[in-house]
Amino acid sequence: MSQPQPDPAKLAAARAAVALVQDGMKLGLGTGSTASVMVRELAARARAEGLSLRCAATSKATCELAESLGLSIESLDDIGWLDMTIDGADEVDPDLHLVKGGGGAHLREKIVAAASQRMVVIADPGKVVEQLGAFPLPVEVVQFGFETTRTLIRRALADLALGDRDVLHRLKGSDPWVTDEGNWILDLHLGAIPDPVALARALSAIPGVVEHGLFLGMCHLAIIGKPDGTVVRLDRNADIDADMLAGEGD
Ligand SMILES: O=C[C@H](O)[C@H](O)[C@H](O)COP(=O)(O)O
Repeated sequence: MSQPQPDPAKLAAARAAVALVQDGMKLGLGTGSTASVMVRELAARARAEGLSLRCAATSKATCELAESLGLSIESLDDIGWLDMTIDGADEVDPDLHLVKGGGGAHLREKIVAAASQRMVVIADPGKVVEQLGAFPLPVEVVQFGFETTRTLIRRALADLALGDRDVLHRLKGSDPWVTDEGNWILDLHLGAIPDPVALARALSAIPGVVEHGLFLGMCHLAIIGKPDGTVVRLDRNADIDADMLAGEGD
């Protein structure tokens, strides 16, 4: 069955990232709609050029897609240190801090990114923000003591003057949404995250929290695809063009 045409902005970003791949590389493959476009581009290039690649996937979905396209997926531990991970994001700020996990894959994504020499993020202009937090922050939590963990998260938010925000249990239909690691997700509707470092520290200190979707200091390069097929490369602390900001560049 033929695939629908990918979004041109996502395709442009994906192609620019895949152009960074060299024969023999060990790669981390991200998750989500943008990462899926990248996996298709990568598979096509690997096939056309006979590239020898070793890949680790950040989700079962990415693993299945990559294998269906002929890419060979190995466990992260079998490959070891990766040269580069290419992944999407839900938000990218001027420091290249990220919110990730809209698809619930941020735990494996963070482990894979941490095992990579470089993390390259690919996104469309709608993901570029001045301040993180408009996108609900995903927090993966263990099922045991779920309500206790939610209460502790609410207390931590109140301590950071982020009280009275919705902390919603992510559902699939009427059932809890279950991650690849068998955990549940809380989505924190914060509106704005004035101090991502303080929030990350507070969330990580809560016992039932497995991992939150703040990726701080992990992304080395963001490639923002534009609808006209061009890309903008953002390094840390680069001035972000006003047109790039969420809602204005779509
Ligand atoms: O859990 C999902 C991942 O963090 C995705 O990379 C992120 O949600 C962006 O996904 P998309 O490219 O579909 O917007």
